[in-house]
Amino acid sequence: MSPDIEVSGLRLTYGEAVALDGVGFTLTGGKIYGLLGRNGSGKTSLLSVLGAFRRADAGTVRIGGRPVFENAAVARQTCLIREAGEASAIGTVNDALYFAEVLRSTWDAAYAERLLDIFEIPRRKNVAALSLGKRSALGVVLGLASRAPVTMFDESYLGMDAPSRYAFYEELLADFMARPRTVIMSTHLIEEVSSLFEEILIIDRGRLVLQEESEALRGRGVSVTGPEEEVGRFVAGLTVLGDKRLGRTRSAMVYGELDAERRGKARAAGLELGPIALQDLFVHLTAPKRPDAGPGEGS
Ligand SMILES: Nc1ncnc2c1ncn2[C@@H]1O[C@H](COP(=O)(O)OP(=O)(O)OP(=O)(O)O)[C@@H](O)[C@H]1O
Repeated sequence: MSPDIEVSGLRLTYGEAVALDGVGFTLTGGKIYGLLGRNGSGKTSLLSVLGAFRRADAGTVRIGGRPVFENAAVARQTCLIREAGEASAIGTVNDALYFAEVLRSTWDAAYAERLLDIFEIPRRKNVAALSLGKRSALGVVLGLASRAPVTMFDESYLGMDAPSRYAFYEELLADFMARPRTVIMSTHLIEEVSSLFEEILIIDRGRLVLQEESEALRGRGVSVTGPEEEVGRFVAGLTVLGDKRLGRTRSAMVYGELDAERRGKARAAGLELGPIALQDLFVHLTAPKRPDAGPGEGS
């Protein structure tokens, strides 16, 4: 059973800088969550508090109903893999695996070995001497093989090439299906991983602006494709996030759901409706607010 995570009123500051400002949410155990936010929005800060690496100035984090901070039994249920390089003081790759095994009752040594082969990580090499991509891949190995009930990856793919990243996503999904647990992954590579996420959280300037199932979030936007003039007429008055044009064909990305009547009108006008990229919605939901910005964003 994966424990639920309950977060309430989290506030974290670094001197004058407010990294988290009243963040609260509940995560049901046993899902893969995507944590999205622009640079400096507070993702690392949030994961650090969830993983008991940092104490918040205010608020609570409960995992399985128990506070996470200074609670070794609860903290051991979590595994936070931070950006590459943090394991560099550990010694060799074999040493890193040894410490992980000592620390975690859920550690799966055979799986770790298999993952080392997949990512072609040399076992005897010093972690500090690994390339950035290999250090990240080692982080991925440590996170996956931890089999921790709450496993968190904080942009753990830094420097990993595309084949390695896709191997990571594939392994994560396969292992998650076999052994469901709670996974939280922060990322900027939204389109690459979005199909993994069952639910998405977006934070912006230290505040949670959205928590929604991926499918529902995708439903918040629609692409409208067809002859330029028809599309122009159809989207007049709607919030258009972006456009693509090929010759006289235009594809406009519209924010907001279209009701049955509008959908009917689109079909009657020979327009094609389709999904829009999560990345575009994300950019829209976290864009710096302009004085003339449209209504209804971010909640
Ligand atoms: N050690 C620190 N000292 C001072 N300010 C910090 C420190 N760590 C983070 N901050 C500030 O806290 C805010 C949140 O930073 P955080 O690293 O959590 O964001 P992030 O979403 O993980 O960013 P990124 O995507 O760039 O990694 C930022 O304004 C950042 O400048």
